[in-house]
Amino acid sequence: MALLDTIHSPADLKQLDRSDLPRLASEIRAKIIDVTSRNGGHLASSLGAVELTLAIHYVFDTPRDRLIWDVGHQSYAHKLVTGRSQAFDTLRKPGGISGFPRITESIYDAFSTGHSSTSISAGLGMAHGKKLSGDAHKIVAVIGDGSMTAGLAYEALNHAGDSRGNLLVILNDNDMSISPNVGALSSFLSRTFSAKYLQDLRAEFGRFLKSLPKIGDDVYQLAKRTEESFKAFTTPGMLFEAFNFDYFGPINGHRLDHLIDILENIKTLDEPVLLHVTTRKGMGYPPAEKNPTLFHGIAPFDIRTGIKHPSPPSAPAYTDIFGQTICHMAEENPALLAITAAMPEGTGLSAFAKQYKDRFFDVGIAEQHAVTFAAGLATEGYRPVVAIYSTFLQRAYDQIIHDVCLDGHPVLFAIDRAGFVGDDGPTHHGLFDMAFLRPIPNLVIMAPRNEAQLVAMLKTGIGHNGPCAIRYPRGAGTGAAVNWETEPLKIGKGEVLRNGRDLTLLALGRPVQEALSAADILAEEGIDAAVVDARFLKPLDQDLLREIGSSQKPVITLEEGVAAGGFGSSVLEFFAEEGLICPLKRVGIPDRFMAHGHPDELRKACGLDAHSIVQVARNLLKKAAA
Ligand SMILES: Cc1ncc(C[n+]2csc(CCOP(=O)(O)OP(=O)(O)O)c2C)c(N)n1
Ligand SMILES: CC(=O)[C@@H](O)[C@H](O)COP(=O)(O)O
Ligand SMILES: [Mg+2]
Repeated sequence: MALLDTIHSPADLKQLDRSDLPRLASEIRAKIIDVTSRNGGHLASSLGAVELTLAIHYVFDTPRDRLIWDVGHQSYAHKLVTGRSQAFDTLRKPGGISGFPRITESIYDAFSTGHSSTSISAGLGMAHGKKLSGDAHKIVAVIGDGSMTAGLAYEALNHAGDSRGNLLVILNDNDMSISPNVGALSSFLSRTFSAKYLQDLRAEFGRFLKSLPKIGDDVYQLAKRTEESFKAFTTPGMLFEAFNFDYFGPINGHRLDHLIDILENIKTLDEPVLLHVTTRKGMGYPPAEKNPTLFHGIAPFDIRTGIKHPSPPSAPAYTDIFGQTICHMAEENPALLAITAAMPEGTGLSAFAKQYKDRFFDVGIAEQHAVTFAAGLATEGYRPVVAIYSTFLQRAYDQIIHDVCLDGHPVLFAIDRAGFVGDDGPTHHGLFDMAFLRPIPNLVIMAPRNEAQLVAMLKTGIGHNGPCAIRYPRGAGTGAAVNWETEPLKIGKGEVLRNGRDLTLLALGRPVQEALSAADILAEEGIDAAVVDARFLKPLDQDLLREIGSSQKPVITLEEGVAAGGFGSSVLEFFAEEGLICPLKRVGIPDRFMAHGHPDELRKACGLDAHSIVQVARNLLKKAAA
């Protein structure tokens, strides 16, 4: 019988002899590889954290001791040993278990995650909460080296060191973010513990002390006795000790016996402790070890070869068209720069990074900094393009308002993954950007209906002397022919794609395609629907809206974003202010968080597919006629 089948909770894990744990670790790896090969998922990070997971659950009293996984994409082993091994086959499947820790999924998921660098803040909050209620249980926050590049992590360290929270932070250092980790911290972490020069330096220093006449040997002995402080001075401990943390490590995060020993030793320390653990991303599956970036978040693949299953032929992704377009534009415009917050591949900037090394900036997981950094570049006459997923841009709201838009700096926000993203679920769907960007003065906001229009919008954005945002979805475009010579759009002008006497489907971005299909279906029923591509969320095409509103025909607005405060709301506001009265129905995302699932299914659930739109149209017409 497989050992994993006997583990229904960490209590079962604790029954095992330590010598059985490596076998359990390899069974867990096999299970993770098997399921992600079928369902897709965050494989490399989860494989790297298997021993760490077992050691933590072996030593600590979870769920009374709280365990928080930063980002949470490495939590698959944790799910397997906390009662979810039967359900694990449903990982990221509609209705199945989430790819991230969810408080609602298990009592062992102490905090829901998905966005990075929240674990120390949340852990410190729990530590203080427990202290206030006289509960001596421990808080363990596991955070990766990539996630340690975000300012939020340091705000929490700063507070923890000062307020002496009873918190153990485990730094899971694999020298990788999704791509190789960047920044001074990353080189500091890897340089200090691996460099031979430090050892040489110490030996040389020892020889120097010994050579001092008379006192040398004594001083050398003293220096040896204070080896620990010497180490602390020359290892990453220096950084964390400055934050008032007790620092231990670095230790090999795949050596279960060492991990368990050290966790046993430090678990009783009633103060902020940082344990530095080094691991290998993709550990135990050679293709993932070799290419951890590819296997960070992977689509279904063949386990034997490690090659992704061929996906059905499709049009190029919006992301690819974005990447190619800014390379084209950069040729002609030396002021164009590109910025990513730790997602060069995901945002399609890899080619730009290679071609324009000096004009490309990966700032690490630091969305707030990315935006203000762009504002700084813009003041020097540059045209920064900040490519950030919709969901992660939420982090940088104040920077967009205060640092970019207030003074109208010409920063172009390329907002990828706008709309449903699918399997990552509610932490990652990009559904809020329209509602949160729309109230910001000076900002032009566009959404293309296809990839050809994305090119035109990028040209429009770069040509505009002010801040601009373009939101576009995850995945394949429509196959529309892309023309690099296309002209920029006239700002604030929509486009009538189809005239119709009975009602107007007024859409923005991807839903325009569904509106066109819906109009075809309605035409078969003798209903003549106009289809209008608004193109701009801001400024709205007021002339066109006046025309639509004064016709008094029913209007259906369509957007892949929250309905509250989004595109449809902006049309309603305009009609109300102009005194235009017509039956209007907004179709967008309702006022609840949307689970993970296939984007087409999620769209259907929100009424954003052609057939649902047809139904809304029929109802609206019926109501208008009554
Ligand atoms: C705020 C935010 N920005 C970007 C991401 C995308 N992202 C997810 S995991 C990851 C890399 C994290 O690296 P690390 O913490 O070192 O974990 P590892 O994958 O190496 O285990 C990134 C950039 C995110 N989840 N949250
Ligand atoms: C965990 C995380 O935040 C990223 O790995 C994210 O899942 C990437 O999403 P894409 O697959 O859309 O690039
Ligand atoms: Mg890492």
